[in-house]
Amino acid sequence: MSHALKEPDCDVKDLFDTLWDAHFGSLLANASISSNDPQSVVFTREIGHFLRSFPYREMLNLRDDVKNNAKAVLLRNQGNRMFHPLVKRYIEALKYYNESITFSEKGSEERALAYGNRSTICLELRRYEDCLENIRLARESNYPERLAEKLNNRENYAKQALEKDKTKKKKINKNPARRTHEQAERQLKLSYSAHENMPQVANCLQLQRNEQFGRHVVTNHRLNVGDVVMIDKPFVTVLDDLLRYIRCAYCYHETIFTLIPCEGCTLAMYCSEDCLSKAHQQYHRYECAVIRDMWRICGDIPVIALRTIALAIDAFDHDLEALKEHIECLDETGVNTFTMDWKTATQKNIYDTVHILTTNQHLRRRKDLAYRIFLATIVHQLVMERTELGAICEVNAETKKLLFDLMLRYLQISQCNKQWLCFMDYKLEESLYDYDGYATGCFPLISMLNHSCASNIKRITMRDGRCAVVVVRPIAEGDQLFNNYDLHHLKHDLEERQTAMRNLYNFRCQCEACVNDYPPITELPETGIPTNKIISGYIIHKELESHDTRKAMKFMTVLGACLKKKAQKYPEFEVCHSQVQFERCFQILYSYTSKLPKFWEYCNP
Ligand SMILES: C[S@@+](CC[C@H](N)C(=O)[O-])C[C@H]1O[C@@H](n2cnc3c(N)ncnc32)[C@H](O)[C@@H]1O
Repeated sequence: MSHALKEPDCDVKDLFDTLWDAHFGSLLANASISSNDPQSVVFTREIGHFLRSFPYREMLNLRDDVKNNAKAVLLRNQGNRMFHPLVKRYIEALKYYNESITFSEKGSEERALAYGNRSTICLELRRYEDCLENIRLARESNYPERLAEKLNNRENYAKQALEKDKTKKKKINKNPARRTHEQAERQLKLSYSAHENMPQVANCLQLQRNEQFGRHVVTNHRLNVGDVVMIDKPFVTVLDDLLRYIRCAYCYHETIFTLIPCEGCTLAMYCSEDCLSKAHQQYHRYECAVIRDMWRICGDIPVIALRTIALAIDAFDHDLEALKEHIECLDETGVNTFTMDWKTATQKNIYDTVHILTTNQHLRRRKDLAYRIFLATIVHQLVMERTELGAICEVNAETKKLLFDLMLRYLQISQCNKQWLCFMDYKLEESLYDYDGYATGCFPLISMLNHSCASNIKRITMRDGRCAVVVVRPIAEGDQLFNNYDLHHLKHDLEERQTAMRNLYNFRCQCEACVNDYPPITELPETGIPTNKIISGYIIHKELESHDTRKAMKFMTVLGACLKKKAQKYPEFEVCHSQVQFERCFQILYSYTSKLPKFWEYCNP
């Protein structure tokens, strides 16, 4: 996404690396570590001490996020350029208008004009109800009297068009319930009976633990390609920053035409007052003043970490003392995601299952741990300075320490456990729909799955944001289910995968693809045997590009059968290729597909 006013890059990792070479490396090497003063405590003390007199705020360009009408005007003008009849890039224009709305002050003419311009685009794209909503918002924000006639004319036009539209729709759509019904039919369900205590997990799955894998999930009977064995709901998620002016920051619906802004920051937009108020109540009140800086300096990891803290505070009715007591008394070894009764679980119980996810702190190298502490110190300080948590902690040093400890812990948990939530987005460069992330987050149950570069399951994000675990390679009785941490041998080479697993997840990958050095898909030799006697894999690939759900349904069966029959031949080209297409069928059928490309009928992409 292009932004009119791009901010300078100021990466906290770059700053840390410079400081490590110049300062921390030798300082922390010489620091004395003891059983009373373990490494993390000593590093926290030394880094905290150093940062007290170091101008990191200036170096990272940290600053309050404030509304700015002048910037709102510049952004609106950028939108107008996209709206020009010779350009007609209306979706781009909408993004600029939305950004303009977030920067404008409440009740300002700048905001009213951006809403007014958004109503014009809605008219062009035949979104008459949205047009009227924008007109209402523009008036509510003191739309200037001198332009009122324009708005009135637009309103009359939209009302008449809406009436005509309704009559037309009544004639054409005799059975409006049919489409909704078809979609409802297309819901993923578990392929086996569920555990008594876990309605979202097939009862053949068990949680085990060993030296090599830590906690991991195995099956007590053979699983077939296409089986759905887990449907998990995330505890915490954050909207991808690139979609902040396209989707609601709370429910994530693609509501580009009618987003309304948070009045505290220039980043969060919502589809309704209801979502705005729920987000604010549950977590945004603790992140609003810092979220823009966090995204700028470090991406999603600190945002997920702070939101986890906020949701924990919310689970304890915003009583920090109660949260502190709970954590102090919590027997972490007693929390087991697989034995907990999910039917009666409260938010507090679910929070516990996230709190005990792996941090890998003991496996981190000195520099890595020092970096996490450096980041936690900066984010914690910002939260203390800018949010209501600062005032609470001022009178209670122990709560302040608790928040630092949680920040450090969740920064590490987010790193090792975060997963993408995905949708089908249209890629102009490739002229086809492809799977892309709209949010990241942590799942209590899916986090129990380990990685393989030749994984045997695929996570499919459902339209409601839950994730289904679908078997894509047969799994024998007693074998482990392996997820893929976005580094598959079909796309990434051995060196790249090994480095990423070591640096991001702190383990040496010894999966079959790494041990046997499986090649990427582009280098796999074709054997010439078609996936199916009648339809070759290549034709299926081409057909699925149409994104037609009926075709996806048909090919899913064909490909599933092929994958079952030829599993032993993995990683031959036909099998790998069929697996990719099989996964694509699920994505087409069960994940959300962006609605924005359908407007290209009226404008340029
Ligand atoms: C999402 S967690 C998976 C569950 C984890 N084993 C646990 O005990 O909580 C990710 C972490 O599990 C470990 N892990 C994942 N895949 C692994 C593998 N193939 N071999 C060894 N450890 C692995 C790494 O420590 C990684 O950071």
